[in-house]
Amino acid sequence: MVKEKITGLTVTDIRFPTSLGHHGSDAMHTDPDYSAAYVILETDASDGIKGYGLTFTLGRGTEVVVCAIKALSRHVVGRALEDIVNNFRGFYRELSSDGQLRWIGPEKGVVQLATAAVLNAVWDLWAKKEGKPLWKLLVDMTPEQLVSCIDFRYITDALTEEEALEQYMLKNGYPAYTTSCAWLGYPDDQLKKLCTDALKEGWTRFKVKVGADLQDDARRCKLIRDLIGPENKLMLDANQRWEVNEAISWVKELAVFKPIWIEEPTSPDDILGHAAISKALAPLGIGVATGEQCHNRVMFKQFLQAHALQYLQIDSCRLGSVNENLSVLLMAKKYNIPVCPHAGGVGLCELVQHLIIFDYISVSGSLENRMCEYVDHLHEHFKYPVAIQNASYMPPKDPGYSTEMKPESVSQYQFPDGEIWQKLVREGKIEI
Ligand SMILES: C[C@H](O)[C@@H](O)[C@@H](O)[C@H](O)C(=O)O
Ligand SMILES: [Mg+2]
Repeated sequence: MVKEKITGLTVTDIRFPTSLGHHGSDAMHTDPDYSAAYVILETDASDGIKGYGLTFTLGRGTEVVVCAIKALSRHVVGRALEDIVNNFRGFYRELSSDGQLRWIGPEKGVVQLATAAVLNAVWDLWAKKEGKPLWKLLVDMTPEQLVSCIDFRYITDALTEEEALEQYMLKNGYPAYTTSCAWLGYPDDQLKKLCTDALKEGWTRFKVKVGADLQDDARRCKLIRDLIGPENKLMLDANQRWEVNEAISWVKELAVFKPIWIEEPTSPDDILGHAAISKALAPLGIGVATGEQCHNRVMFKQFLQAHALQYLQIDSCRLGSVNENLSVLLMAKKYNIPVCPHAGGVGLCELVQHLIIFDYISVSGSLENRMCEYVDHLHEHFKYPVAIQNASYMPPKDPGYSTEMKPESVSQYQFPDGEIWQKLVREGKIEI
């Protein structure tokens, strides 16, 4: 039988003008335009099946990721899906170790984001081919198959292939928290309204952006704590704004509002700094959460080894796709650290729900201290948007990795030629 091949890769720069409404704003990223480098893998299959993948960006720079994806396409185009997935570890290694491109990573930065987008499309294609949502494809794999997707290079001192095989059990659903109410650029009135609405919808866990101004943070935290009451959970996110000691003293000032975690208190690369912050805040019952900017499994390994985080935030589009995320989920299990994924952005909720549902069913088997981020933006552009009920992610049922965008959204928001951007330029609202 002739094997079906991947015959082409197209990549599009898609941007949403979210900065106009301050959506997504935090203490470091004050004007994000939520964007994606969006990959489509064409095949010669008779049913015309395609794979869709993306990585998340903040506007400018998406064109650089697009370039990196084009540079990686030589590893994918012309290959049979069957050959790729039968040796997924080898294929992962091939992408991450391209003898020339590796120099501008390795396994980090733009090249890693590009790897995520390409591999996310491959996983979508595979799940569609099997007629299953991605989480089910993962759950149905034997432990040996799963582990064969992981590149253990550089993490065998923390987790070996043999250990990974012991970590499977079965269960099931997924609690979410919301970040949508309290972006840094939102005025108090907007914050109050969004928070009141969210409480009515059943949300019980809320994240607030902090880090630009202590007085302002205290006011916003008080406002939210008063609204949500003492029982609901509050998380803080500083998006890398502080020095290590500054983080400790700043968070101590906010401790009266009883947050359970401080997210990204300092440089995302400062493992020992995070360890120091963790140690100083532990007596206050505040943990450190990080991961959205953690660029590969080796970094996560060291965060775990150094007791530098208490909540681990995987990201579906920053690590090397499902393959690398699997290794991180298994390490988190071994170190007994709850995984609370980063989501939001463009499509991050759609993708990461598959990984966390799989984590619950097959790896952690626990919901204790666990929840997945939810942000209420841009879902309408996806063909299979997330379904939230009672502040929980309902497991997706459609085949694939929920990565596919609506063709009309792709054409309207394409940067810079899409209708939306051209209109903003005509109206003098932005300059390109
Ligand atoms: C620029 C972005 O909106 C970030 O602020 C966002 O990803 C955030 O850190 C989060 O945790 O959701
Ligand atoms: Mg964050």
